[in-house]
Amino acid sequence: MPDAPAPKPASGPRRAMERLGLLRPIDLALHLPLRYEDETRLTPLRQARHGETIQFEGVVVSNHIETRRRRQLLVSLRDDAGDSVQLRFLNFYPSQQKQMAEGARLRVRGELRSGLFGREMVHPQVKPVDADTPLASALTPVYPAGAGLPQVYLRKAIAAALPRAPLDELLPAALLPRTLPPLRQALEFLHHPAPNVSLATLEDHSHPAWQRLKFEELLAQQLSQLQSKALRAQHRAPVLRGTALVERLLAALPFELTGAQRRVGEEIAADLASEHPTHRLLQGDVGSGKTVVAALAACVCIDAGWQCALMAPTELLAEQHLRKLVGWLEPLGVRVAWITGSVKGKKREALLAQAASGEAQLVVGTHAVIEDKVQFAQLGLAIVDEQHRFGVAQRLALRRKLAERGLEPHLLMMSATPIPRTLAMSYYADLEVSTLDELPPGRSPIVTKVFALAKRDEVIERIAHEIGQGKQSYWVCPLIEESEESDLQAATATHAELAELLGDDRVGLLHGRMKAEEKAAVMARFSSGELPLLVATTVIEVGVDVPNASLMVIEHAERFGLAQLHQLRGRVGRGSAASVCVLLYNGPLSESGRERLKAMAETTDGFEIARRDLAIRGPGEFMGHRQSGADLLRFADLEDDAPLLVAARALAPKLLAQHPAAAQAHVQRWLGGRAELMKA
Ligand SMILES: Nc1ncnc2c1ncn2[C@@H]1O[C@H](COP(=O)(O)OP(=O)(O)OP(=O)(O)O)[C@@H](O)[C@H]1O
Repeated sequence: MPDAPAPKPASGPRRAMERLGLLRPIDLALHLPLRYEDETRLTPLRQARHGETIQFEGVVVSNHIETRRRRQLLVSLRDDAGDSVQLRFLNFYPSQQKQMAEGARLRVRGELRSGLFGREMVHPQVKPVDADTPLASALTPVYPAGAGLPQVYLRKAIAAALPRAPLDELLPAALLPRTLPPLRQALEFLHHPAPNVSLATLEDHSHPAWQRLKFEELLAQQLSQLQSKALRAQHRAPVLRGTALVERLLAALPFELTGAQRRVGEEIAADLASEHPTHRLLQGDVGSGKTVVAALAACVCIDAGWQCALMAPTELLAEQHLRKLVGWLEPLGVRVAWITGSVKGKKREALLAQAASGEAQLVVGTHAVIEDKVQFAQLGLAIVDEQHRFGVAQRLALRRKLAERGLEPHLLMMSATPIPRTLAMSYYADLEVSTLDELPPGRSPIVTKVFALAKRDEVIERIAHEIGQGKQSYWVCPLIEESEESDLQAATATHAELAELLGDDRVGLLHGRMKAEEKAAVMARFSSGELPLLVATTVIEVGVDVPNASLMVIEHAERFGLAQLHQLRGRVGRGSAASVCVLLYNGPLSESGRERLKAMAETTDGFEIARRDLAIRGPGEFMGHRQSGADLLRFADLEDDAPLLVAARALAPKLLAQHPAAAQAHVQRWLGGRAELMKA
């Protein structure tokens, strides 16, 4: 018997649909219109932009054939608001000219352009109307589609898929907010809206049908995070309790803790005493004193006889933590080990052995510390700075560290990018969140000034003056990945220029290409006050702490993101001296560039900065690296849909408790394979 013919590979529009991931009926059902074409919508001319295709109605005020350059019919039309446009026809029939006689009322559809003699439309569609001709009403969906996928084809495919898509109601109606329609009805409506619906509510996604869809998605996200938290509650962690070392550290510190530090310290101590692994996010503005809180947590863990690991995303940052922690903890007899990629050979082996035997009580390093090679005798607590870069894979690796003993370490993540409450609620439904909302006393606010690059020489004079007064300054040069080489040259050139002006031995240079020891040596000279000026690339972005530095210049500030500018600026204003941050920009500025610099000039509050950043960029981009949570949201917007998020957050635990099967089916339908990502 001949073989059955192989299925024909998809071609043409079907291929194009597959490329968009539109494979199953449910995929098509969830492929929603970008906008709708409204055959009935009339746009007053004064509201239309050039390049836009519009429909309007007007009365012919003149009509003549021009023959000077080429033969063409020119018809001038005025709309009801008194605005005019010229219609131009290069080929025309005499009957057309008659149809568009002076005084005739026409409905015209075409692209508005800016012509030689003002606004014009070339070869528009024209229909004569009586003032009372009813407009045919229908909203035609316009879908996102790539090349080779005609709208008509896609519309047909979606219409055919809708009845077959599994859209049965999974959620008990009694638990749903009453304003939301059933899911199937909502989707049918979004694909084929009733003609009398307000287009605005459809297009700004505030219509109840849209709300239902966003609610579904937010609920799935909440459920999945709660499930991962519940899973953690089934795991066991070492119970860490200890106060003696904490008390000794507090007695040795040169300052009193702030109220916020004390409160957060207690929250963390309560976590550590739990027999289940806790994941907590410690967020606090730049300079709010997170490191000492981390040190206190480490003390509890070490006092209880367990090891603690502290990890930072870069060596420079890890090194900064190390210096502080060694300064605080070694005098108390704590044994600290330093493990990074640049520690090699015999020394590295010795340190690895100390971690493996338990001799090292605190291990500080980059994220390399949780790589499989570093073994711990008994890791009780992992502290991770800048959690955005601590992804799912790392969390899983951490879990494996103690797996053979059936125990999982506690995890404390620190972030200097505080995020607004609504975002935190959604993003971190699986985490506990502590916030340091108080700065240590005695800080003077930072004054931020924005200048055009033309003022550069004046700024340099100002620096020379500050140096004369015994103050320290940073000069930050941008580093952009695509052209690292040339940016590096810029930093080196700026360094040479300033060194020549101010003295060779007074200006340091710090950039990413330097060896770790070289970087550490320059930092040490700057920290000790020996170097009054440090020219640096963004390697100093996070964690660098030199309280005596009181002036920062950021060159080409327009190239930086808002959160990054705030981080950089946070390197000054850490002592009691009044500090200044100068943002030098090279215009002309883009809209968002101007917004960013304005925000920096107007506020130093990290939460406000985060809010503005969100407004400028939107949450997807804002959260960047984390692979779960908001990145997975297709329909909902965490800021705009905060009320829905609150409702979803309230419903999720009820659903899990009362209807676990429905909850599971819901997560599966919405997240499918992606649910795994969120479990970590
Ligand atoms: N309660 C306090 N009183 C006075 N100074 C404090 C207090 N807590 C911390 N400091 C000091 O404030 C400075 C900033 O602290 P730390 O480096 O921990 O901030 P941070 O929150 O990690 O900031 P960043 O995220 O910007 O690095 C340090 O010099 C630290 O010693």
